[in-house]
Amino acid sequence: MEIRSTTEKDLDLFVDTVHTAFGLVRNAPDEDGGGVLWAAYEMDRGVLAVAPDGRPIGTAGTYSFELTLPGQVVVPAPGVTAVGVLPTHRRQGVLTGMMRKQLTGLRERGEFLSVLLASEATIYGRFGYGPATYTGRLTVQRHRGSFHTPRSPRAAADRPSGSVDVLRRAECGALLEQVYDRYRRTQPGALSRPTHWWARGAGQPPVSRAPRYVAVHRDAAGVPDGYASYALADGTLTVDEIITGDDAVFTALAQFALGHDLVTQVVFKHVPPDHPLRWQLADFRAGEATGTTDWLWVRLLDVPRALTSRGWFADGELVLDVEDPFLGEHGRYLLSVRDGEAECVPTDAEADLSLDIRDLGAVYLGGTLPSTLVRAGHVAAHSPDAATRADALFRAERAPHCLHWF
Ligand SMILES: CC(=O)SCCNC(=O)CCNC(=O)[C@H](O)C(C)(C)COP(=O)(O)OP(=O)(O)OC[C@H]1O[C@@H](n2cnc3c(N)ncnc32)[C@H](O)[C@@H]1OP(=O)(O)O
Repeated sequence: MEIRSTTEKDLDLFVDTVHTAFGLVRNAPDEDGGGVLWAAYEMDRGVLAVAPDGRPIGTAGTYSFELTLPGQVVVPAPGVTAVGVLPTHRRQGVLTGMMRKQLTGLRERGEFLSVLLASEATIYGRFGYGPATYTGRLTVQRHRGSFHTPRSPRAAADRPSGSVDVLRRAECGALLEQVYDRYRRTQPGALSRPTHWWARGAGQPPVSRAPRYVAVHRDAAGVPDGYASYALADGTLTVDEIITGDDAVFTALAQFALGHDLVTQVVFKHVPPDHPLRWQLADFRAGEATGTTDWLWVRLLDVPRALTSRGWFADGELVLDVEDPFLGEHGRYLLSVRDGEAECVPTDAEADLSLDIRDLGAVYLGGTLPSTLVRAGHVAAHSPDAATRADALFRAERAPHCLHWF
């Protein structure tokens, strides 16, 4: 088997192989909607596995995204996608070979992390990825969905004095992209959505051109500062996403969704598990959280660079002993944080925590507590307070969340 990089010339072969691996029938490029997603593939960043007889048997791609780290630090983040091996060639190490080629290639390009969405949670841990953001569905019974008056006078005063307009998805032009771009720079765990994705409609609503209504929130000066994309069918109003960096604007858009007549329930498809919305309802049980699941997985490729790149919210020191079995590496690092900035240097000092690179990926964005992984038996804490100190150190300004689908 040969594993090689792809070029533009491989697009057809690559797309055919991905479709066969996923058991999908490929749309013709000129069919309505067909070809939109694969037109966004970056063929200079793909990997193709080829059998000795010359037939392609496996694929893996990479998009060029940006990821927002804790502290609103925006960094390049290769987004791994289109991973597939033909059903006839599985469990023979094809994916393992492609992952090795891809991860070493990313390192050579100077990347210090990569991200993906996993089709199955059992696949990527062995390659050093850990689940770093979580998402879930919140279903609110509309007739029980009234909001409590905020008990904090400050929150009451912060209520936005803006307005909501309803547009059709097709009328939104660049508005959604602009609002999304402002939001994702403030939200740890968020990914960029490249302009050509919006232009092509590559992705899930509202990036796609699927018919949708969009409630656009504007501030008192008329500047759009949030939107909710939604569809209504059979008495259920389904909100694809609410995008805003402002909690009060989120509340206004959620209230707008819950204010619809002829609707029995509102499904918020994609909210972080700790979202305040449930706490805002007068009846906590009017909202039912279901489908909580991992979303963005993170793989660190350069531990010191990764740790010194993110923002930090507590001072402290930790010695981390990190095993990377897939790349056959081991390092022990002293992480010292002062005033939001970290230093991370090799050390021989005794470790506070011993952990696998996948577990460091899981805690990196602040969405998984180190102590959870200690209690799960995956991370070893070598002193009584090591896990508590690690929890305090790795915390982000808010739970990381990623809404992008790729
Ligand atoms: C980011 C994305 O694109 S996610 C999409 C992933 N793709 C899919 O789900 C499409 C359908 N599935 C496939 O194409 C293939 O089954 C793949 C890509 C998941 C795995 O490819 P393979 O070539 O079979 O993997 P490979 O042989 O290298 O397996 C390596 C190890 O992972 C294990 N493994 C591979 N896939 C799975 C799985 N789905 N569930 C559990 N374990 C798995 C293997 O058992 C093997 O374990 P071992 O080292 O202990 O023997």
